[in-house]
Amino acid sequence: MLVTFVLVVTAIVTALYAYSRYHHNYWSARGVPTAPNLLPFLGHLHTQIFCGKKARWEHADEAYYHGGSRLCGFYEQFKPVLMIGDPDIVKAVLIKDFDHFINRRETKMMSKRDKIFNGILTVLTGDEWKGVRSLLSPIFTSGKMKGMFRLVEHKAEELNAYILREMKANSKIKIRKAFGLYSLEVISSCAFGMETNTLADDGNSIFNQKVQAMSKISTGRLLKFLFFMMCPKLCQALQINLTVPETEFFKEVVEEAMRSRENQQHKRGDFLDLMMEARKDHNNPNANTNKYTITDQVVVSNSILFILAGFDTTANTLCFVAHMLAQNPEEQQRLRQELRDIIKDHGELTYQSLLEAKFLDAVMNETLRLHPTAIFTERQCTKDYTIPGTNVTVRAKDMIMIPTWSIQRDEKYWPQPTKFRPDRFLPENKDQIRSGTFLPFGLGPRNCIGMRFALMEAKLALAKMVLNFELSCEPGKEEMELDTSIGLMKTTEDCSLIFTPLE
Ligand code: HEM
Repeated sequence: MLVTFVLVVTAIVTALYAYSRYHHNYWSARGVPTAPNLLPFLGHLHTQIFCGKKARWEHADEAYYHGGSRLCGFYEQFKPVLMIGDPDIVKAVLIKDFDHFINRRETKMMSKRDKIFNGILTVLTGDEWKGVRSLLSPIFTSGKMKGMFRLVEHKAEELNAYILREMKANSKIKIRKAFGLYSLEVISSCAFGMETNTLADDGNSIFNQKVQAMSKISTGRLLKFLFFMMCPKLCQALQINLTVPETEFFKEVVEEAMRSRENQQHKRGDFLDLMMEARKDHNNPNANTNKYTITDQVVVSNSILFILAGFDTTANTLCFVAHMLAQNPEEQQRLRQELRDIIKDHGELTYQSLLEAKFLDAVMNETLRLHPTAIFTERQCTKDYTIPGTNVTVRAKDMIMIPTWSIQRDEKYWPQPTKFRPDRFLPENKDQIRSGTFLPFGLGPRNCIGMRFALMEAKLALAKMVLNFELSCEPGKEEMELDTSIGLMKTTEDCSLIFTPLE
């Protein structure tokens, strides 16, 4: 009896192992090296989700160099994922042959509770994505950003006032908290038209609490997401949803704001106004050439998306840039001087002068090179595609992963890659940057739609801060500590800098 049992178990384990080996042969059969740390059944999921002692970007970096920084194969359980590190191939996938790679990972859910989640731009696919993106793009033009400049500037001034208040107790400021509150206040004002007073009430607003809860990646949510990645069909059959209860709160906020603005003459010029205007245009049959229209549902979904996509990313980028300047006092002084000169010439900071501040732009870019909050960019292949210059064909549904962090720190493209050297982004040096190697906002038609807004928001806060304070590191804490858990690249919660007011 026991012998039979052992034999049956052994046969089952052997068969399962052979099944796993067969599927994990996909890349080697195509001559592509397989990334290290492959596990039977799981593939490389553990290196992306439960990363252990190493950060996700360190696991990715290992694979990047393992593949000779060109191609390297991963498996999410049995799903093939191809890492592409070569800048020419990156450009082919993201720009030239975009029609093969229009989608990101499939995350559309079947549950009715995920209706809002399913309508956000990041999740949409194919023609529906194209239609909604083309409706939303005009909201982010340079002209529209200029219209929002004073709204954002006002919040940057409130950030300075917050820092001054905090300094009364301690000159050591917790920057993640400060920039998180700022970025939330900006996005709630610009997306929902809501004055949350988050900075004034030290983050106690209900709005802040709901956003924190909505963007928190708890173990429960992580497991749900993992389950979704491993068994999407089963999740759909079981109607498992990814929507968090806080979504309902934001839905009501947007719907209420829309109702109250319906007949208002005065316009704030924020995202909600702009989306409502676009909705009106698309209700006019004479103006409508796009078969996708901006419905109330699109407005609600994408207002919530702007919070999700724009809150942590901008706050984290501000933490990184403030830290870089605190570590590099000469660069900080150069930036201060450039800003003082602008104010001498123009009398104040304007949208145009902020755009033209070359060193400010270089400082932001160099920070985004060293610390891209999104360490990968992903695409899903929609029709079979042969990678240019190789015999490797990826099939429809295979995933492509572009290792932004590794490419932006590769010595081949960036001399002294770990050094903070803003000069490399000055106009006179820009032609030395190889195209396809700088991707903090992605690249091509599906890049970050909020890039202009994010840069305006971050540059304004930084400019006001550097004009008013000297930023320095706490002695012994010159190195920035990074949070290596799942999600975006960020500093640890208690990351602080010393602020000294300038005369
Ligand atoms: C420093 C701040 C930010 C960074 C570093 C950042 C980065 C990114 C990256 C890397 C992507 C993926 C691009 C790709 O796949 O090629 C993305 C997409 C996106 N971002 Fe941002 N982002 C930032 C701020 C914002 C803000 C403020 C908003 C909105 C107001 C926003 C809205 C979006 C949206 C909607 C997408 C999806 C675009 C689509 O699928 O068509 N982002 N972002």
